[in-house]
Amino acid sequence: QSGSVAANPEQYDESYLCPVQVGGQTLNLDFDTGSADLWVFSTLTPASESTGHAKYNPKTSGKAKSGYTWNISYGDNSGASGTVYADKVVVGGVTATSQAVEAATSVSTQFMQDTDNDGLLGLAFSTINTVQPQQQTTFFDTVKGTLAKKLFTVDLKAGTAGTYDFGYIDNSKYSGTITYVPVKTTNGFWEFTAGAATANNRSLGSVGDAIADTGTTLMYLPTAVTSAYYAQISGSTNSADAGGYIFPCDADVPDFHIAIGGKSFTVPGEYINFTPADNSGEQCFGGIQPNTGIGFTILGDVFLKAMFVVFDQTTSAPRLGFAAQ
Ligand SMILES: O=C(Nc1ccc(Cl)cn1)C(=O)N1CCCC1
Repeated sequence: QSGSVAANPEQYDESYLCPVQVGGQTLNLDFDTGSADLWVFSTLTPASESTGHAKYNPKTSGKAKSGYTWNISYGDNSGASGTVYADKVVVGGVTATSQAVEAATSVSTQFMQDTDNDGLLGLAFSTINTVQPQQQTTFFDTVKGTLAKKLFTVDLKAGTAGTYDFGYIDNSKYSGTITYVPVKTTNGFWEFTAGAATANNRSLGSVGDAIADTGTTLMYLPTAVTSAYYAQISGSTNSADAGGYIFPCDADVPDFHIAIGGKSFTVPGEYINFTPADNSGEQCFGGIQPNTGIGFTILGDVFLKAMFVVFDQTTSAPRLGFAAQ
């Protein structure tokens, strides 16, 4: 089988939500290549934490996995926890007849407040799934044996709907050729080595170990690369108050170029002029921030929305394919 689902941007492209049928109920989920749990708001989630969200009701067709629990936390210190059911999950026509559906019994305030978000669908490697006592597979791992090709592609866009495709590559969605790089799976991420970064034809240094993460909004780069980038924007400053680099919204924000697999890819400066940093709209928050405390580079949505990316498990050695949109 194969299929395609829309990825609808939230305000400021903060995250992208995709309609998914869970036990016959449609929920809008945040597809996240940086985690491996499929969890949903549910009838088990306290009403005080779930008003405004679509909820999964396991009563209709869910089979409880007795004694199974899950508990996840993300890089932004949001998180959720709960219990586990097996149920039918359909994404863009691709059907998992018995998928582990993690029903939330508790969610953090960030999830409580984003009423457009009804849960997450993890697309990292199942080795980092949090279900105990028995780890569960991601939707992709559950269905990959039934897909025409064991791969999915990500085509996020700035300010408009993109797509996640499963089982095939749509050659109309990218320009030029796809450059493939090997993936290191030991941390459970789609992890690879990126190369030189430049802006305004000046070297910013090497990016190095990086993950392709649709669940993270921004790009978190090595501190040396980040400071070299902002040195090119007059009036930029790393503001503890704002929580990162900000600059005048009318500044000239240079394009960011990154080498992957020996090819150069461009993130337009306008994607890096991310959001107003305050109510006056005078200062804007940067789409590139330092990866302090993370230990690797995260290439999140600001990067991905300039790219067409193939998450490929067609062979025993997973790989990532990158092309310009
Ligand atoms: O928080 C995340 N990433 C993240 C955020 C900040 C920093 Cl420094 C690093 N990573 C993330 O992937 N998610 C997924 C769903 C909700 C948030």
